[in-house]
Amino acid sequence: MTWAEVLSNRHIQKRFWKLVASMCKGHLDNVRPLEDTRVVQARHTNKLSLRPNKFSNFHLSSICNPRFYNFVAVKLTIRKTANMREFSTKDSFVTNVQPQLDHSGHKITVVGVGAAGIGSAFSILTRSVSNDIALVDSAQDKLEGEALDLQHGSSFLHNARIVASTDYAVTAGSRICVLTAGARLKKGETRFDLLQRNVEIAKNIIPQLLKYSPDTILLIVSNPVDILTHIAWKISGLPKTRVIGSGTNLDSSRFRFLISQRLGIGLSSCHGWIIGEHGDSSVAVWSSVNVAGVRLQTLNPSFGTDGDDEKWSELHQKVITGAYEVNKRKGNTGWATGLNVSGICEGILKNSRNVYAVSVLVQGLHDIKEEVFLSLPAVLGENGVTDVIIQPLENSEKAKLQKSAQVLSKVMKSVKW
Ligand SMILES: NC(=O)C1=CN([C@@H]2O[C@H](COP(=O)(O)OP(=O)(O)OC[C@H]3O[C@@H](n4cnc5c(N)ncnc54)[C@H](O)[C@@H]3O)[C@@H](O)[C@H]2O)C=CC1
Ligand SMILES: CC(=O)C(=O)O
Repeated sequence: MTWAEVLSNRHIQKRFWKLVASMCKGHLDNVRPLEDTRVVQARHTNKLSLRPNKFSNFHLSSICNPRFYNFVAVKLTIRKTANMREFSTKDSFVTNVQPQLDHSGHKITVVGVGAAGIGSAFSILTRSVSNDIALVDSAQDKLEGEALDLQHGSSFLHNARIVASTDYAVTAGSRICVLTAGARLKKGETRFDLLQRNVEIAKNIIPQLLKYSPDTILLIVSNPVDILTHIAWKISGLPKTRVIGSGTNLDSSRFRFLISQRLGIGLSSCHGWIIGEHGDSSVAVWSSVNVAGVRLQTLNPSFGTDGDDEKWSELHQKVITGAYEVNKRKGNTGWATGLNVSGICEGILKNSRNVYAVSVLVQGLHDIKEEVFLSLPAVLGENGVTDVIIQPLENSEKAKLQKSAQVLSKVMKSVKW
């Protein structure tokens, strides 16, 4: 078929120029066939492609597939105009039909790519909590290394989008911002020893996060987590329901693990809660420890007390020292922390309304008078904390919880912020 025959056929003409016009829209002011246009190829496709030629003009190859004719390919030259962008391989097969959105709607920022932060990012990605992650750290090389390492593995994930920068602009549009930046526990230190250093860091980071994600939910992990959550709430001006500390959710996991080990029953069937401070004054709610609704305390009235021959109370002691023991051996608790963070994020992003032991403002609950953040079981949804569960605590448990609140209130009063 000659070029003249091709162009004289109205069916082909209509289809061809429609394709040319849609492809060249906004880029070309003149599209015309050259005299020497000829059949170049026959393929089973009707895709259009633009390719630069050596004369910096652009050749348009089109394969028309009219119903009543053989496959015909034509080639023509298009004059380049001033506003024409450079054509790339991408342009030869991708046709943009509207601007892309930058935000996925489930973006999570993790600030701090130390053990806790990168453990969180890894867990969020591998558990498919979100595939849209922004990482920030002040240590540029470490940040770039961690980001590249994750990006290189992302073909094993589900279309992960991992961005990283020391510039907080990269965090824009985050549904959740996780704060794990700061000093970590060294041998012999308690979480309170990190206080003033981490307060300074949080003061610097939180306004930058809010600048780019004003409606975000802040999930504080850096220690001492209850105090930093309180400070984050004050600095951010966010509603109390949108500032959450990871709290004793990890302690509760440690507790359940230990109960499960001791009973030889699967962890997800062993229920137990640690509430109060994420630290030395935490409270084990022995009265509600149960398996299949069987409260262990009804079988052993001294369960969890100092007078218990079976010494179940040692489990709580192991929870308190758990982080110190792991830190002593490997310097961080990154995996457990990461799994904990991803679980909490999942509850929020998926609007699960599951219950987590997280640090929330508890003034007025369980007769706590002080304005403090500490952990109670709380229902999480996509707008943050929706409900707090008031467990029917025994008097001794309630007294310990109130003591924990006093400890935190005293520390809070000592903070310079
Ligand atoms: N609440 C919890 O359950 C847990 C809390 N943590 C706490 O999380 C924090 C981090 O712990 P790790 O990751 O083990 O420590 P790490 O030392 O491995 O990482 C800390 C990261 O923060 C970065 N950083 C420091 N200042 C920064 C700033 N101004 N801006 C941005 N990035 C900054 C550092 O460059 C480093 O990459 C500690 O405070 C630790 O105690 C850790 C595990 C569990
Ligand atoms: C470090 C810390 O707070 C934890 O692993 O519990």
